[in-house]
Amino acid sequence: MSFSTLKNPHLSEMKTDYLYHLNIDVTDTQNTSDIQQRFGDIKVICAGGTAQRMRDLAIYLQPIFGITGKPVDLCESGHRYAVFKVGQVLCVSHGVGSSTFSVVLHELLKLVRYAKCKDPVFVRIGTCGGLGIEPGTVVVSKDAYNGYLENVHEIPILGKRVERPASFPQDIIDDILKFGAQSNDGFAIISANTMSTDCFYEGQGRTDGAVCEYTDEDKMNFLKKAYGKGIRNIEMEATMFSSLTQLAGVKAASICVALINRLNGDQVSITMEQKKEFEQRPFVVVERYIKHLLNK
Ligand SMILES: O=P(O)(O)O[C@H]1O[C@H](CO)[C@@H](O)[C@H]1O
Ligand SMILES: O=c1cc[nH]c(=O)[nH]1
Repeated sequence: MSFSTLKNPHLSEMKTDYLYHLNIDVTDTQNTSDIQQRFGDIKVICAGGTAQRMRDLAIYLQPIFGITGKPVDLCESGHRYAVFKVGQVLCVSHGVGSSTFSVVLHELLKLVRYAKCKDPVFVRIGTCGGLGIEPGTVVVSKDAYNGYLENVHEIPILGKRVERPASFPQDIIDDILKFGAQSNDGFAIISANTMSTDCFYEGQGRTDGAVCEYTDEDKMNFLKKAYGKGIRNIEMEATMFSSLTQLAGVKAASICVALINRLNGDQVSITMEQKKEFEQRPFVVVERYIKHLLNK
């Protein structure tokens, strides 16, 4: 695969490239054999908010590859994101929101190109607020809506508002539901639209932030409008994630577990044990999906 697939003509003119936030130096963009050796076998890149969750996921996936031991953070020296390689899977933390995720996503997209990975799939493994669904439900995102309830990713570029399509490929959604879910899992898994916001509080219509200038009624009207657009979960990355991966020509999916039902309240008040159990649910789904990909 060449860099032309990345839709950035400037890259082919760069002799070296420093993936700053990962602290990975590409010393010769024409000869990336060292990067290929380290990362060329990667088939799936899992990304999620916290380093701890991504470490737990790496440990959870180890048996697929017959690996044991403590996962090593390959990018610890970058002091930003945690990156664990387990067999053909990379587990990467991305922080809270599209701005932190987009930084590491740009660098990961370049990394898989330099490494000449074959058809890598990017999967976000996250948490979310649910909309009219039971807490603990796992949502595989379809169309991603921004905080204006528009099915686009809006981003200022060179002083202009740029809008990009924000949907996840249906074939990957179908495969995740077909191979990742089992009827005896003890939790529901659905495919639905997702709203992504840049703010956890006002952006998601909460009334429990430090500032709030609307009424409970305004909030409920907004949430119901979102529900009417087929939105069943709210998080903070899906619009950016779906649009950037689509533009970069790679397949992607978002699998998130709902921590609360936002039609019933704003505070995430589940216990840490419950949260840990919920966070494992997307692990169960993605592990089976990864096995399916590896057996293809
Ligand atoms: O659980 P993670 O992956 O961090 O994702 C969700 O949780 C964060 C907010 O608490 C946001 O990043 C949101 O998208
Ligand atoms: O309500 C929620 C819960 C988790 N993550 C979010 O972005 N919103």
